Amino acid sequence: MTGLLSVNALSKAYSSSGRQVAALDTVSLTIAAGETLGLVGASGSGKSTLSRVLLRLLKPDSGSISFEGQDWLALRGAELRRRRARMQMVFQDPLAAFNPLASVASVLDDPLRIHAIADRKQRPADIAALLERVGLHATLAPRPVRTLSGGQRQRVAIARAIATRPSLLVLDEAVSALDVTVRGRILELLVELQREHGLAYLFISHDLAVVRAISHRIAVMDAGRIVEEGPAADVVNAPRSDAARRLVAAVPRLVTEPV
Ligand SMILES: Nc1ncnc2c1ncn2[C@@H]1O[C@H](COP(=O)(O)OP(=O)(O)OP(=O)(O)O)[C@@H](O)[C@H]1O
Repeated sequence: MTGLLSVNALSKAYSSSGRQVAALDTVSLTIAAGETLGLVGASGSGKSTLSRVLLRLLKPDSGSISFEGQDWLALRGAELRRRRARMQMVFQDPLAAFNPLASVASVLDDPLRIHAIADRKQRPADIAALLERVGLHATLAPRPVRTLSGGQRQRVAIARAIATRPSLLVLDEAVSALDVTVRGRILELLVELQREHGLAYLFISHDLAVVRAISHRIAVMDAGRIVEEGPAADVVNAPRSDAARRLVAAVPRLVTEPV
């Protein structure tokens, strides 16, 4: 595995009613090609701020990001738009991320058109192939997104994210709103896509059990800092930081046996 993403000493403070909140405090991490880094932390620990900075939706106060060998924070204009195809995002609530009245086909058509992946004639076939790839029937294409189930919507969101042939997906609480069975199937789909396309994931969640199921390594965030990082099994079985111990304790199935 080679280095894909390298985040170095990223800091970001918000000022809120005259007070400074350090949402990110010298955060550093790396992700190799084809690897899943789980990022876990309690509410307010800074996970979403980190994902928004990575996606270039929010400017950090300091620090640097190297992605695919480029100074990611220095990219501007057309070059940034072009390179953005390679790092895509999947949010918790796909309805908030795209127009709920839009059809499945138009949600998938946008990235293919904007990033000039396929011409107008080719796009319906590409859309059908994307739907099939995420386990949805092509007959769903004309349906408004809001008429789909939560699991189907999240599959559409994943199809949209992979449409631009990215090397990294940032998944922010991407399965948190789904029931347990649907969640398991979406995790299986993500693992399959990773195997097939060598995708890397930054998998962000407050739920350590879910993160454990999919991650090669886990980083633990607390109050804007990465307080622990290591192979997934080590972080879950032998947590070293208070924050990781609290998260493990919140997952009784992982640490206790039935009596
Ligand atoms: N726009 C903002 N203005 C002021 N403070 C903010 C803003 N966004 C986030 N914060 C604060 O920054 C800190 C980190 O928030 P962030 O949303 O990144 O955490 P999180 O780990 O993603 O939490 P959650 O899991 O609840 O989404 C929190 O203290 C939060 O209150």
